Amino acid sequence: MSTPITIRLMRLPHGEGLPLPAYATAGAAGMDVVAAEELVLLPGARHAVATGFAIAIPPGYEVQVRPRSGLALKHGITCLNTPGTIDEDYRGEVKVILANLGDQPFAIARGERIAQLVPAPVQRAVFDTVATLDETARGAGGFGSTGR
Ligand SMILES: O=c1ccn([C@H]2C[C@H](O)[C@@H](COP(=O)(O)OP(=O)(O)OP(=O)(O)O)O2)c(=O)[nH]1
Ligand SMILES: [Mg+2]
Repeated sequence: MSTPITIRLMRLPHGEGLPLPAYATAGAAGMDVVAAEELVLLPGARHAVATGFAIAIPPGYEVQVRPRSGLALKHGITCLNTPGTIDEDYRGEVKVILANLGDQPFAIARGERIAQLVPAPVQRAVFDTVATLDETARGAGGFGSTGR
């Protein structure tokens, strides 16, 4: 495991008293993040759930917002845009876009763990526009071209 990066975090007024995102175990890859609001997510509904904090990620990094597998498997609750991207230059409140793909309403309590945050290095790219591309065995085959 590499040395942790430092992410500046500012609590917002409605986030007062909530636990900060934290690793649940010594080897966890994601920091569990809790809801700063209480809500009921109806089947098929989505909501940008408040976390009560904003962050400043160091240059060259992003933070990914990922679902928790237990919520997904047991209740059909996922992050609709997974993995969500928090840009290094974003200073607004971090939100978790939850969707209920299950068939029952799902109640979320303030302080309940709803997703996990995974910092990751960002590789940027530029395009080199060319007239032809090199040939490969795959060619234009995709979307199941190798079989089911
Ligand atoms: O799950 C998420 C995804 C995004 N964001 C915030 C931080 C991110 O930096 C910003 C923009 O996200 P993204 O680029 O995914 O959304 P967009 O639809 O392209 O919006 P924009 O035009 O603001 O970039 O929204 C969150 O708080 N949670
Ligand atoms: Mg964007």
